Amino acid sequence: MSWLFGLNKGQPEPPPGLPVPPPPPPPAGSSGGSGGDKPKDKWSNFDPTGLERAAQAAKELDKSRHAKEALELARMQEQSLQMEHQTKIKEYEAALEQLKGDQIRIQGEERRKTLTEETKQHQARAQYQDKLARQRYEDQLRQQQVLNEENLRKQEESVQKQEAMRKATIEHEMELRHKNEMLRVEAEAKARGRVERENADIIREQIRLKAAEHRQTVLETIRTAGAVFGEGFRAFVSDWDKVTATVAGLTLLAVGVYSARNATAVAGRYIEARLGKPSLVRETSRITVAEAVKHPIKVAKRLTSKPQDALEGVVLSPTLEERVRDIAIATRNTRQNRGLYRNILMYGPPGTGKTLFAKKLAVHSGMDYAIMTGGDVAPMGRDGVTAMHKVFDWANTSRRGLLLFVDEADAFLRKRSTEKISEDLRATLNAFLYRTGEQSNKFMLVLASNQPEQFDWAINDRIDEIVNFALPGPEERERLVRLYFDRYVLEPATGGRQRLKLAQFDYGKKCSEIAQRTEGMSGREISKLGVAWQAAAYSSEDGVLTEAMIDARVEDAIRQHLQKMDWLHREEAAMAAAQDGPAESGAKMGFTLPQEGVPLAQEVVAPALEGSERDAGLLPPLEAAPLAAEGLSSGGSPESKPVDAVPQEAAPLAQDSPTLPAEEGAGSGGQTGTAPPEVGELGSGAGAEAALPQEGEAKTDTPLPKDGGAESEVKSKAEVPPKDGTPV
Ligand SMILES: Nc1ncnc2c1ncn2[C@@H]1O[C@H](COP(=O)(O)OP(=O)(O)OP(=O)(O)O)[C@@H](O)[C@H]1O
Repeated sequence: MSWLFGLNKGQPEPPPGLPVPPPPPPPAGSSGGSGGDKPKDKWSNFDPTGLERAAQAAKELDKSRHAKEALELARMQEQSLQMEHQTKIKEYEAALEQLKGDQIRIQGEERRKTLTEETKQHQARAQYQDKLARQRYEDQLRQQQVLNEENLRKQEESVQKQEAMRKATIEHEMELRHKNEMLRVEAEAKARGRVERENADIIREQIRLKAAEHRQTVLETIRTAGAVFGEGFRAFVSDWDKVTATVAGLTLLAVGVYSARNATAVAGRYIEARLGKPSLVRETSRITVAEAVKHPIKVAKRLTSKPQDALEGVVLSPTLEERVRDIAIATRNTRQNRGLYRNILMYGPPGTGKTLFAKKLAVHSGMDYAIMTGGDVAPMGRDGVTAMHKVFDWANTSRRGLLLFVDEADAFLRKRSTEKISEDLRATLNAFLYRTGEQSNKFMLVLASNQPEQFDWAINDRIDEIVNFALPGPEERERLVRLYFDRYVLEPATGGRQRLKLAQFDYGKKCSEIAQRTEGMSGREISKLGVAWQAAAYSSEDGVLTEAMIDARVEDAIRQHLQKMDWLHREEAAMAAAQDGPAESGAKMGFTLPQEGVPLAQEVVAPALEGSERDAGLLPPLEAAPLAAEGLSSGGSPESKPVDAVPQEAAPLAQDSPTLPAEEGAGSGGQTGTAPPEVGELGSGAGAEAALPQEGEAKTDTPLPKDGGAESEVKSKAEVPPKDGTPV
């Protein structure tokens, strides 16, 4: 009904059927201002026009036929208004409640802050009190300490006083005692002197009696012994049988002692020769008594072991492999047929497998082996001769045949004509030559050297085969790398018992790559590389060998190898400077560095020399090319083309002198195809370029290929020691 009184201006319009009352005119009092000057009572603002309009509207409503609906509508509007008011009231109440809650929370916050503040203050107070208590306690302690020190000082003073008193007392006591002692000794001495003076006569008489009695006893003893011995001797001399028996007995005793001593010495020497290892022999597979006692199982195993492949674990170039296999087979057959062994010279750079092959050769052929090193001979001085004889005596007692391997043979088998060699060494060398003059069916001589050109000519003469162990080529290097990778890395890694593990990468490819990079390295260097990989794995934290670790070791090895090569080149240069001949200095090393192009003077040397050329692929195997029959074996090889240029006259010359194989080759010299050299003049056969010096030392200026090694052979064979008187 409010719209009737003009209160709800914003309310919806009244229903359309109802007449809209005109707006009431403003009250008279209110026109022209609020009339605010006058005092207003409670009803001063009341607008009666509203009532009038209401009455008017009520009347009209009564008359209207929609009066009922209008009333209903008005009632409903009133209800919705009331509900809105209710809602607002509720909202106000909710806001009130929230305000109360906020207030409570703020109060709680305030209380907590207050509490925290109080706690802090309490703590500060407690700390301060604690600090005060500590200070108090420290003060007390300090006072206590001062008191204690004072007490201690007093105690020490009192102890010192007591000590001083005791000391004084003891000193006084000692003094008194000393005085008493002195008095007593004085009294005793006086008394003893008086007694002795009184008894002097009696004592003198006693001494005299004792001496007389002793003299009497001694005289009696001598007399009795003389009588007894005299009687015995007289009886012995007068009895001829007894004299004869005594003399015979003594003689027999002397003979027995003498012969026993000599027999013992002879037996000792015999046992030593058969069983004991000579001092010059460093290592042997022969079983000594001591070893049999010490390691019976090992010895039994060795006795029952079967011969192995001669080249097992030895990596060589195919040509060399074929050659050494031939040697191994020949040696084995020689042993089985009790034939005469052939002597072998193996030369080449260090670590190329000479010793390794020699051992394998002995094991393969079923022979015993003994390794001695040339360096041990010189220090023996004049005992060298005896030691050398001992070695050969011992070698001759071997039932299985002995392969006597002399490592670094050039150390003592050098030219006797040089002045550097001592008298003792020369005598030892002579003993060696004496014992090796004949071919033996008891022992086989295998010499190894890095500088074979230093050998005495007579040694060269005793050699039947010369084998050059060159540095491994790319393929051999790859085989070596694979062999040692397998042995030192793969086997321990797959064996599972060791700590070593291997990271994942392409092993084959890595081995090939390493083989490429390790150019110029020897077999020993490559085997050491394998050991280095293993060590790297063991020293790593997890025991895993990675590709990077392998590469690092390879880098290291290459660097070290280059360093060694650098030293070697410097040494060569120094030698060349000293000898004023660069080519010669190269030849001295026996494994001289590459020099291009010029063909080998194979024709200079004998069949014994062919070994190296064959190793280098220059000549066919020895057996395939009997020199004397074919004149010049070197002619068969493709690389030995220059031999074609050898004059045909050389062949008959070679055939003419079958007993001098070395000279045959020499005779076949004349590489340039000029005049044929005369038979027997080795010097002239040493190649056209290698004009011999007056002393008979062939000097070749011809640069030779590195791997051939023939350069050194040319030199060694061409070196005819003029003073030796060796027939050439
Ligand atoms: N051709 C190879 N095949 C396999 N292993 C090799 C070969 N050459 C060298 N080695 C390895 O190097 C090691 C040393 O080799 P070896 O003692 O035979 O050399 P060497 O030629 O006698 O050297 P040196 O002249 O210094 O005495 C061998 O034990 C082996 O592990």
